[in-house]
Amino acid sequence: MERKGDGSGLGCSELSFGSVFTGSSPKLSDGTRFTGSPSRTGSLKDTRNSCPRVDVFVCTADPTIEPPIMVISTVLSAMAYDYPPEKLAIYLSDDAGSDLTFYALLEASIFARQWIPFCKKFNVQPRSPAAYFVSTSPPDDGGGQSQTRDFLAIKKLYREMEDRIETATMLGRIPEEARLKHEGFSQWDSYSSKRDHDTILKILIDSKDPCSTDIDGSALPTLVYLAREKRPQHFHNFKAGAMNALIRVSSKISNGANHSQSRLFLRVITNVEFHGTDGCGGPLYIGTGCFHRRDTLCGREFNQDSKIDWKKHDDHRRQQSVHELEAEAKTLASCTFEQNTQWGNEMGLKYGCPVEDVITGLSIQCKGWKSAYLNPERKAFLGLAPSTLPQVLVQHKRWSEGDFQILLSQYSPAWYAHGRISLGLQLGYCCYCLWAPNCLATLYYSIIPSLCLLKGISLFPQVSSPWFLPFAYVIFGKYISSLVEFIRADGTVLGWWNEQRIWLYKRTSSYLFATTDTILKKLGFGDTAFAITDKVADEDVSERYEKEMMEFGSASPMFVVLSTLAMLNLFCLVGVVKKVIMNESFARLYQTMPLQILLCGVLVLVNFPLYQGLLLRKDRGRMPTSVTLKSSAVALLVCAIFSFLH
Ligand SMILES: O=c1ccn([C@@H]2O[C@H](COP(=O)(O)OP(=O)(O)O[C@H]3O[C@H](CO)[C@@H](O)[C@H](O)[C@H]3O)[C@@H](O)[C@H]2O)c(=O)[nH]1
Repeated sequence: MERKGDGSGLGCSELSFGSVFTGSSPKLSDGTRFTGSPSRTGSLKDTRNSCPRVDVFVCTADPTIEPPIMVISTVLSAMAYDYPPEKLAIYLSDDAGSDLTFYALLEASIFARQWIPFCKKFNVQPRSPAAYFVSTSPPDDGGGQSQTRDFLAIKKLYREMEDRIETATMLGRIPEEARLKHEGFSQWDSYSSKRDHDTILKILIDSKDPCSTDIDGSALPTLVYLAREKRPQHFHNFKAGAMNALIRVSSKISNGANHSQSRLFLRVITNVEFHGTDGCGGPLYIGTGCFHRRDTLCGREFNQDSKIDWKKHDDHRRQQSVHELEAEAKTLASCTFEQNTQWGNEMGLKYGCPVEDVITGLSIQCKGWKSAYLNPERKAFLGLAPSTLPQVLVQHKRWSEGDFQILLSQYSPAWYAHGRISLGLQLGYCCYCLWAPNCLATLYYSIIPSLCLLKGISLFPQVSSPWFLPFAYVIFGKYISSLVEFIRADGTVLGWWNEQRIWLYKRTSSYLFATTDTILKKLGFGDTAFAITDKVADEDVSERYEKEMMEFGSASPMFVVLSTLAMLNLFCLVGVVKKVIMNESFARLYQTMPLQILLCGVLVLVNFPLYQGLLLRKDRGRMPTSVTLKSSAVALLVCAIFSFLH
């Protein structure tokens, strides 16, 4: 006989889901105030004079998980922008201070002399050589013999460069010949470790130098390597610290009005949610794929005089030699430079938050600046998204933890931003900031209804009750609208279904750990950390990725939580099926607990790859046996305790 359950947990969960849903309402607004793109506003050649200077920042912090060859492909793609080279400067910040990355950048500065004219001549897409040579085969005769010849020649050059860099990376040592040839390597003479070294700075290409030209004699963009000073006694503030050093150093060298950073692509967030927030004052700054005016990052308030006449501001003359300039710029990246200054607080990217980008963007918008969303057909930025489940979960833990910290910080979108930005944008920020605590509602829905189903306790209204309708409406409405959003963002139904899986996994593991860590930090336990997203995968991991197999492989605590939830739902479903077979009529069960049956069934379906990993797979990507044992034992225990208590 079924019993009525206590609705307070359900009510809190609904409230929590409702608050996130309300927060996501800005996406319904029809944004896109800014539709212009270089291709629509005429050729860049015509508008050359009015183009602002642009400084592009590329960050790296570990040559093992961000391999130098990958880093320089990003650099080369930015160098090959269809943009006046004398107005473009590319900066590579290397927080590992690795001579291997420097060596790769040196190689890139030489390869760029051939790559940039090749890109311009044949309008190459994409302009990252690594991506281009993987996705493009030699042009057929339609391109003409010269194109085929040039393609094969540049590909050969690229492969040779790739070989040299990969060999050096594998050996962990720079070829002696290269070391002797370039004075830049002498800066590593005093290097002790990645956490203890002087500032290393080298202008590898100076666009003002008439000798810095490509093979066609055209100017090349400026290219700079920077490893800011690191000392064990000075906290380095992760990416925010690196970015602030770059902002200061670049202001000395090229003083580009705008900055951008490369990487990353998030389908629904960028295509749907940012499109919506654009109508409420502009999308969030998510650290990548954005351009900024330099003064917005330097803490300036917006006022009527903030409008820039780009032509006037373009005049960046320089008296010093490159060596003098390097020496002067080095002091700006020293550990002590920021002492007793507003850097990291009122100036530059903010410190102390694992999502330095979002908190900085919020404070910029609170100072009256607006951002604009531009999503041209030809993507301005393409990046690398994590390809394995552990990478996704670690990345989302950092993001959701950082966003939750912002909610509780002095810059909270809930109170600090009130009156400073539009209500729609405030809600938009809150939606992301509530990701982490929302795990509690998701956990409730993943555990309690299934356990109650096992015990015959009805939580939701019966099919015959008029209250059934709002629940059914919300559930179906939510899923249909998310499917439509996904398809609108060029996704597929299968992609959407996989997204639902990842949605559940993130919420029940990353967000749970993020919530716990945030609360512990608030209570004074633990420090802020920045777990860098791994950008490489072993060969067999990549093979499984190609076969669309989910990667587990490690006994991480997040996997224990996910597996326990999956096993618990499986046990509950098996228990119900057993009950139906033994004595109950399915029709009666369905009449009284349809939503619980549906929920438990869907959870089991969603968790299918987990059951495969826990029970069926034999490859190295399977779940470790210890996780299978732990999760099954805990799930059984919870079912037993619940049955005993009720
Ligand atoms: O001490 C550090 C730590 C990280 N980084 C660099 O920061 C970048 C972003 O780190 P990553 O681990 O790749 O983070 P993602 O989650 O992939 O990046 C997104 O989320 C971050 C905020 O969490 C933003 O800073 C990024 O711009 C945005 O792309 C990488 O290039 C790192 O090399 C540093 O330069 N120094």
